[in-house]
Amino acid sequence: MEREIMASYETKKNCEIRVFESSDEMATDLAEFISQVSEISVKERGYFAIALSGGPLIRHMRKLCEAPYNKTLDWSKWYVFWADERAVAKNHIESNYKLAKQEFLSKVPILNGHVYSINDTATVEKAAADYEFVIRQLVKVRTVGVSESNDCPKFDLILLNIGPDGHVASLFPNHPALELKDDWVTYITDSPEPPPERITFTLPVINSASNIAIVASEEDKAKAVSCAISEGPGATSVPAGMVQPTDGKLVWFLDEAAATSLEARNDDYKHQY
Ligand SMILES: O=C1O[C@H](COP(=O)(O)O)[C@@H](O)[C@H](O)[C@H]1O
Repeated sequence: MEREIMASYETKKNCEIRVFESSDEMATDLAEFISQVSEISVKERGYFAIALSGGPLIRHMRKLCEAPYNKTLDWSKWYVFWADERAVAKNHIESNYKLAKQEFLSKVPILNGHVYSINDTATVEKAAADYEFVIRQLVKVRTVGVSESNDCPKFDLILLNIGPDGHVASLFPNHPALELKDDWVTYITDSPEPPPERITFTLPVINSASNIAIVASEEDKAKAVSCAISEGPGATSVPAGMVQPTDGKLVWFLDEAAATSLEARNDDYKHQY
């Protein structure tokens, strides 16, 4: 598959940044990346455990629904999870599941029984606890891998967006959920973006993944991207900057607009948090 990466460089350990001239080229490379991780995981473990987010990410995954991937990927080995979900009904316009179902899951032959959506009928507290329980069972049978360093689940791939405020999944700047060390899945009731109630993977789970991709297009993400990638003190208050795989790889997929502030100093920006 031909790839048109404008620039690709490594910053922190195990972190690669790929910048593309357009979001279309970014989507092409993202599909190839996901396909490669899927093939390697199936070959090495027999399964591919992938966690999705909502937002623009699903649109950026669109090329997986096209040739050659729709025919060549071993979809029967895919196990799909969510890095975060909004506490709304599955048919609600704000549901991350609904978006993924409409734009991705309904277009590829992933088995219904391999799609682990978050309970939309329980309270957020119970839904988070139930989701963690389900993941614990799947870790026991190794459908989801396990991290050797901390016993966390080791997803083969976690796909994240970055919000304009630097949030990833439903981990928002300065929120106490960022501090959680022992929980795998937690809930919040005070999201700064609607809806207020959400369920989310915690940082230890995200950072234990074998592969993490953070995908961003458009200029409204540029400052958050720059802040998260910079190694300056500002990065510590940006949730996306706290995504640092313990024993895996992080790849940023950026279009040119989202990468515009990368070279700029971001000392001023950190004061916005
Ligand atoms: O609320 C959410 O939003 C983010 C994406 O933020 P956006 O500002 O790029 O729309 C998404 O990653 C997350 O899964 C979703 O719940």
